[in-house]
Amino acid sequence: MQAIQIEMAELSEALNQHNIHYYVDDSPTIPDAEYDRLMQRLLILERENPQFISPSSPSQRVGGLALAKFDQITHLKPMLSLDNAFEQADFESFNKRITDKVGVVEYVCEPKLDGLAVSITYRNGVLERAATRGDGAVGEDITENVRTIKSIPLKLRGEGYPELVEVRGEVFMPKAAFEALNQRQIAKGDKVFVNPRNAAAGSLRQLDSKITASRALGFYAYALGVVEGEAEAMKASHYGQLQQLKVWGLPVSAEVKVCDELAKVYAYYQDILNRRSTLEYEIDGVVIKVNAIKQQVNLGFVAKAPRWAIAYKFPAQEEMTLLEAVDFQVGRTGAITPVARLQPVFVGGVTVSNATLHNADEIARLGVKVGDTVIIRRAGDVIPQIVAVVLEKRLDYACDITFPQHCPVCQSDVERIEGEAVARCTGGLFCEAQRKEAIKHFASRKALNIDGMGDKVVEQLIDKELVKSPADLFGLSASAITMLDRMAMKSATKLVAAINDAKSTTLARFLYSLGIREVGEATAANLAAYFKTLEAVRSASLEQLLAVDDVGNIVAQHINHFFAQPHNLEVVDKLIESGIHWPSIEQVDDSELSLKGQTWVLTGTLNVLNRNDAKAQLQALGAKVAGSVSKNTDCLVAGEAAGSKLAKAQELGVKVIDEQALMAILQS
Ligand SMILES: NC(=O)c1ccc[n+]([C@@H]2O[C@H](COP(=O)([O-])OP(=O)(O)OC[C@H]3O[C@@H](n4cnc5c(N)ncnc54)[C@H](O)[C@@H]3O)[C@@H](O)[C@H]2O)c1
Ligand SMILES: [Zn+2]
Repeated sequence: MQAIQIEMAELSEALNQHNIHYYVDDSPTIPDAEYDRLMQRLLILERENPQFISPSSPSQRVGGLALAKFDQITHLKPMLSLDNAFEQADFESFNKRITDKVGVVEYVCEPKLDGLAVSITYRNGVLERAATRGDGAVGEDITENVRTIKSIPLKLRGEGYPELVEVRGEVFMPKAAFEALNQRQIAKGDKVFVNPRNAAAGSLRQLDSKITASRALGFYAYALGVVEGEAEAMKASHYGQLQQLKVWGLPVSAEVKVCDELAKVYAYYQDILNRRSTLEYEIDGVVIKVNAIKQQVNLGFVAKAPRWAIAYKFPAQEEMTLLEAVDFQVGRTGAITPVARLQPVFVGGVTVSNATLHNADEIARLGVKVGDTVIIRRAGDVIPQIVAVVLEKRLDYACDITFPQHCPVCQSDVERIEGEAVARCTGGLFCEAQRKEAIKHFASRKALNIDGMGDKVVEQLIDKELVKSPADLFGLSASAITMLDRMAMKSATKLVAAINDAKSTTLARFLYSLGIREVGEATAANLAAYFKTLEAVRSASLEQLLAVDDVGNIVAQHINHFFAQPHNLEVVDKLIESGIHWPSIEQVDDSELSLKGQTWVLTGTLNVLNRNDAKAQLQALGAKVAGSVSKNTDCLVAGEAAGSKLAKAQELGVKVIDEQALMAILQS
């Protein structure tokens, strides 16, 4: 075999394989643009070497197959494919072939809906059966599924319909329904559809029509198959046929237009391309058809497509490219987002070289590795997405994507709390990426409430590098502040005064102002009431934090991680040094406490006080209350029926008092 012949055989083999993925499994593995390139290459080789064309070449046959799990339906008239035009020159040669053969023509332009073709047979006006295109001759019986599509009439409207009519059209999934379906699939942990076409095909080709019924599918009719007892008006033009279908109650796209000059065809193409992203459904081009049926008949067919129609495709919205690396970006609230660095690729009208991978869950869902070939989708203004990995192109050296342990901006620890998708930098007060948000929050009304320190001011202070952390606010001079827009000396002086005033606050506000994740006002107030001092909150263990009202496992971890970052603590220390203060929550002047430094133990039954109250009151006097007696115990309070602890105290010579003596001490 010659090299050319081998290449042709390989291309055919690959395309046939992709046809199975696409038409049979509803799960293509390469983007359409790549499929189209392979097909174009094969077509060129076949044109140059017609002697090698195989009858089983994918260029000669409609690409589907009727699956055996469905009953089969033989179309009364074959369902064909369409020839493609990718640029204006392709359309021009199509137009020339036509006018050379039949003279001047009028075209009908229609959106090329990106769904799948179905044929619906109405007998005496009643929906009898419906089929997929299959291999063009035989399709799959999907009658029950088609009946669930609300816009398809079960009975034709009006009168004068033929005894038998095959209506051809496209079943599609509107964009909004596609997004909603994928959200539901993610929530259920089910497979996500790559694009609305696959979702439509997967939803229609179901053995259980209840599943189809649950998927919002749409339908537009665009052609007729066999018609028995044809209405006279329908013989003349394609456009007339569509109008007739509309009269019978079938939905026909409102975008269908007759264009009697080439300029109008181009204008139509451009106009609908401009509006592509605002349409409710996905389209991948414009179908241009000769309007007069007589001319259509005259032109006839080639192997798998009519000569009188062409699909003038839009630029691809899906392309494939190489994922070269993954960087991690830190957002303004500390969320760490993996960003794919791509070999630049032209898709959806722009060159794309980055795409977000969202989070670790998304990476796991895609199963993507660095070095992989991936499919990028950019539809309309939506940010580019990686929708799939082209596994057949995976290289041996593709490697797993690992999340950093430390923030790439500030080196603080990265936390990922179980059950949360997002990983975060814990250096909230210090991290450069989080600076603006941290300071805005710090100065906000419910936090330190610095009058006049609005978002705009904070942004300028940071942009001009006058401030790097909340602590720097307290070192600002009025003259420095005059460097900001619209800040004269008078307002600058006022702002400095407001900053000074803010130093006098409450522990609750201060805790809230630190911007610890999920520590809102209420939680901050609970923390303050429980721990009473900043030191106690700072050094609280997870268990101690969990004892606070309203503090669950996740919040406790956020607090713990926050105070574990030396950088955060530095800022907190500086804030306190700068003079931030608050009234003590209980007047506890340590040095004057009568029991400071002593260790007490309680045992036996107390009659007046209960054990917890006694413990709390002893602690309020500075004592530590321990659970067992040792040589370090200063005093044992022995209530009624005291046992082993009393014996131990006596043995060690520890001082022992009764409840009455305790009361005397507490009340003194
Ligand atoms: N990614 C893959 O692996 C893969 C595999 C096979 C096919 N494909 C894609 O499918 C294309 C080939 O598919 P095809 O043979 O179904 O042809 P096609 O999609 O290029 O054109 C024919 C189809 O267009 C549809 N259509 C939409 N609006 C229409 C209208 N107004 N009038 C008439 N028809 C309309 C019909 O379903 C019809 O069957 C390829 O170009 C490729 O993009 C991709
Ligand atoms: Zn950081």
